[in-house]
Amino acid sequence: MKQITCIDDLREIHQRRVPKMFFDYVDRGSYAEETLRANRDDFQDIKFRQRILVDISERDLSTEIIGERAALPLILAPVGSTGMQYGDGEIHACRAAQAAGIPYTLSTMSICSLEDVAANVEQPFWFQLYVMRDRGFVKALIERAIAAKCSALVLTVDLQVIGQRHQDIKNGMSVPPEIFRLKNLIDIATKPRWVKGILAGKSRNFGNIAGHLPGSKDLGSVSAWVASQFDPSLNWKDIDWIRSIWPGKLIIKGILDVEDAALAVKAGAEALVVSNHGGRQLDGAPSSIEVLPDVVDAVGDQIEVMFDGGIRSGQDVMRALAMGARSCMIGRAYIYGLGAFGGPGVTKAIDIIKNELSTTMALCGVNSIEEIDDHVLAL
Ligand SMILES: Cc1cc2nc3c(=O)[nH]c(=O)nc-3n(C[C@H](O)[C@H](O)[C@H](O)COP(=O)(O)O)c2cc1C
Ligand SMILES: CCCCCCC(=O)C(=O)O
Repeated sequence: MKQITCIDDLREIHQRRVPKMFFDYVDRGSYAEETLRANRDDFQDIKFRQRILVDISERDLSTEIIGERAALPLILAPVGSTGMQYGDGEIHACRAAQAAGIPYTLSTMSICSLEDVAANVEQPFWFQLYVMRDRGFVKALIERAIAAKCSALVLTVDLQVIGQRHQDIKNGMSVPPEIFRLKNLIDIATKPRWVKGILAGKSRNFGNIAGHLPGSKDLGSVSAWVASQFDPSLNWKDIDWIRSIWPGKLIIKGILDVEDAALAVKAGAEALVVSNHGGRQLDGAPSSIEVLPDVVDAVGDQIEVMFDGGIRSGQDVMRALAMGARSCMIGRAYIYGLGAFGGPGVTKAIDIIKNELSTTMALCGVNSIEEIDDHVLAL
């Protein structure tokens, strides 16, 4: 892996090794992909102040994330179907995160179930919740997360309906995926390493939501399935209901608006994630980094502000921290590593970002995460 020096290198190998329908599912965004592009482009407008002759020999990248020590201000974001990128992908990703000393978030839409992951990793992980129409099922899902000793619940609030991803429709990325379509079969036949990995994995279907999936003869579009299963009536009052079942830390993911940020504070969440779902939902929404400073100004110290969207480097993490985030989630950056090399690829992605962050801190004359604020920016 010596030749792999940046996240883009991992992306390139992921693209070569994983069938197109699954690579595109990760890589692409909704509709015209304006927000997907803005997430990346807007980072590039944020410039650093280079500082010199500061003793930066003792840099410490560790920090606290919702009251727990973490080796880095980084979290692996929930990513549905991770186990289709690489066999047992969720277990490999969770192990890599724990070895690196950072939290891992398991999606409701994971391939490996809560129980599978819990049985195969050493430490607690976070669980991301989608609220489905069947509230009895949602209650049971939260109870399973409690039984699996999950240490935080990440409630995703920006996907009551799904933003259309044109490429997924063209590729037959339905629920379940149309792998037996001729074009997909031919593509899969050229990816033997991927097939071997998937066949070696424990699960090949969404492990948390058995009983809520269509039969294999009943292929539906992702949007039709989401419309049939996800609860469009979800609203702020439901937070109390979730709180009545979940006793632990609650993180609200998918905030882009200052009024919603204030409501998340009122709802008593421990943290919120400024996120536009990686440009996969409301196309035309601002980039996450554009709205971050306003959200931070609006909530002050009343709630911990996390950030995601477009992070592909340690420089991007530094920019988000400088604009007020306390920690950052990464989605595609670690999935590219997973698709390319399995668990070691996730470790590589984390290491790349860590080393870039460390060097960026040094060149900005900063020794600790707590020191990072807008003084490192050339405003
Ligand atoms: C393939 C894929 C699947 C995702 N699935 C979920 C999910 O199941 N739940 C969720 O809350 N967010 C999901 N997200 C959004 C991520 O958690 C995160 O917000 C986003 O990836 C951040 O943008 P980035 O990929 O540019 O880092 C998904 C993102 C991707 C790329
Ligand atoms: C295959 C069903 C996808 C549900 C949503 C998963 C997600 O959050 C995303 O793709 O983004």
